[in-house]
Amino acid sequence: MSAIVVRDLHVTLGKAPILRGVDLTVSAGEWVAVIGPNGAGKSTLLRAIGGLLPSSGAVSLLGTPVERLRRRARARTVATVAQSPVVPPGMSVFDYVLLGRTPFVSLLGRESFADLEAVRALLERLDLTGFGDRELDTLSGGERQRAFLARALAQEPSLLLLDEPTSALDIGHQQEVLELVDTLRRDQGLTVLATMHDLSIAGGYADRLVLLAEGRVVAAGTPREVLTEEILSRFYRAKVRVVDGVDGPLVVPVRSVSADWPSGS
Ligand SMILES: Nc1ncnc2c1ncn2[C@@H]1O[C@H](COP(=O)(O)OP(=O)(O)OP(=O)(O)O)[C@@H](O)[C@H]1O
Repeated sequence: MSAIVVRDLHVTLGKAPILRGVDLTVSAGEWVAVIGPNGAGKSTLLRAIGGLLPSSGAVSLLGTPVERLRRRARARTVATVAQSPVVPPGMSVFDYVLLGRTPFVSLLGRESFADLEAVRALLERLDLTGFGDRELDTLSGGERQRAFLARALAQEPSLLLLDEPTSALDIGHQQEVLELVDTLRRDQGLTVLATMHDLSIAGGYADRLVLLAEGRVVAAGTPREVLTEEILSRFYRAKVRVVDGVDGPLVVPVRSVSADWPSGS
C-alpha cells in the first residue's frame, strides 16, 4: 500500500516557484530520504506533504487527500519534525512532549495517566530522563532536537516527516535516534520520509533516495543507484569518492589540493 503519494506538486513562495512538478510515492513501512543541495526545496516538500503549505497538485496520505484530513485526524496520521520548530517560551520539556498527545485528548478533557506514561517512556527512549522539568529553551541543540522527535512520536503517527533530524546530534545520539526510528519502522510499520544532508547516513538507513534539485526530482532509486560520483558532482558540484561500506555506499569528500601542500617547498 502507498502511504504517501505526491503528484505534480507545485509550491510558490513569495513569487518564486520552489517546487516545480514533484512526483513521489512512499510505500507503507518504507524509509525514503530526500537529499539535494541547499535551497533545492527539501523542507518545502516536507511541509507541503504535511499539509502545512498551500500547494497545487495532489498529496494523499494513506489514501486520503491531505486537504481533506481535519487537524486532529491529520495529527494522528502524520507527524512532522521541522528543522527549527517554534518553541513556546517558558514551556517545560515534559509539557512540550505532552503536546504530542493532544490528538488523543477529548476536547474538554485532560490527558490521562496513559498519556503521561507515554511521555515518560519517550523521554527515556530519547535519553531525556531528568530533563522533563527543564525549560525547552535552556536545552542544548542536540537535547532540543531529541525533544522535538519525542513530541512527534507522542502523536503515534503512521507517517513521520523528519527535516534533518540529526543535524545537531553527536555521533552516539545520531545513531541512537536513527536506530530508534528504524526500530519503530520495523516493529510498528512506521513510514519515514526524511531530508538528510549526510549522504552516507542517508544511504545506510533509507531504502530509497530521492534527489531534489531546483524544485524537481532529478534522480531516484536505491542508495547505490543515486549515490554515484557522477550524479553527486553534477548536482552538488562536489568532488567526492564513493566507496563500498558495510551498510551501503560511503560518500567521502576529496580535497582538490593535497592536505600536506606545500610540504617540501
Ligand atoms: N517564504 C519564502 N519566500 C520566498 N522564498 C522562500 C521562502 N521560504 C523558502 N524560500 C526559498 O525556497 C527555496 C527552498 O527552500 P527549502 O528550505 O525548501 O530548501 P532546502 O532544500 O530544504 O534547503 P537546505 O538544504 O538549505 O535546508 C530556497 O531558495 C529558499 O530561499
